[in-house]
Amino acid sequence: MNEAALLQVHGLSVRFGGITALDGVSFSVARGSICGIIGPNGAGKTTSFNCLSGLIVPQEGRIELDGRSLLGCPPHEMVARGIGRTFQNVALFPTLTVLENVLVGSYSTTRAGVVPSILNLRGVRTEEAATRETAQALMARFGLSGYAQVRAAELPFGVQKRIELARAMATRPKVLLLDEPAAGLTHAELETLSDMIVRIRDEMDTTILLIEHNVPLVMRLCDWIVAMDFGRKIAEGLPEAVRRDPEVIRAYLGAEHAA
Ligand SMILES: Nc1ncnc2c1ncn2[C@@H]1O[C@H](COP(=O)(O)OP(=O)(O)OP(=O)(O)O)[C@@H](O)[C@H]1O
Repeated sequence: MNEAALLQVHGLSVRFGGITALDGVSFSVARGSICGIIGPNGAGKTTSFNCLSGLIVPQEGRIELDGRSLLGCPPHEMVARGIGRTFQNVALFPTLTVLENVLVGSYSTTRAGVVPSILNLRGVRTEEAATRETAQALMARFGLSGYAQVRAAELPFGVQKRIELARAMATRPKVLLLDEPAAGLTHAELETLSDMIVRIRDEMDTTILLIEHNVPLVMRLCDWIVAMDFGRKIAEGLPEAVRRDPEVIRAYLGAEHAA
């Protein structure tokens, strides 16, 4: 395994009955990088993310963060170990306010947790104040301060995506997994989101792994790209090299376009 990498996946295999969703997939994500996973529908991208966030336990393979095995950890333990995540279709608590949604992320890292904080028990109040301060700072960073008391469901999709980002960052991840961050966004929202992703990496000391169908965006944003098809890694490397890779061209455009 690669000693310089923050996150390492080795020989990951997942089968659903007769379907092989992942077939011995290995890749590394360098600390401080933005790494993209691309591939056609059904390539195994989401299944990889589900393994990395503890939603699926692979039948074979290893996952290591900072040299520690994460295999078999349930989702809350993955978060505690430093894996944050956003979802393809935005998974907020629709009836909670923006502040409350971000606080849910923060509580996952406090010693007291959500129930004692809600009950306002003695001894958790100092931690509670610090948690609220962090949530407010995150809302400011992601342009959400003006919406603090607005219910998440009432806000446009582009704003909801930013709330999800703020909530994921409230868990203080070492690695942030972004599942199709650009999906459903307008051109202007996309520009804002791209800037935010770069700033998360540069200013918040967080490594980013993203799945994205918007290939021009991936090429622009990522330092390293892993390309998948039919549950296998078909290429990895610098964006320019992956863009020109015959296997990648074949997977996206069909055999007649490959050199
Ligand atoms: N829970 C499941 N049960 C059965 N098959 C599944 C399950 N989850 C995924 N699959 C199958 O595993 C394969 C990989 O799916 P996956 O969702 O990981 O692909 P993907 O690259 O994320 O695709 P997309 O870009 O469409 O989201 C597909 O053939 C899919 O149908």
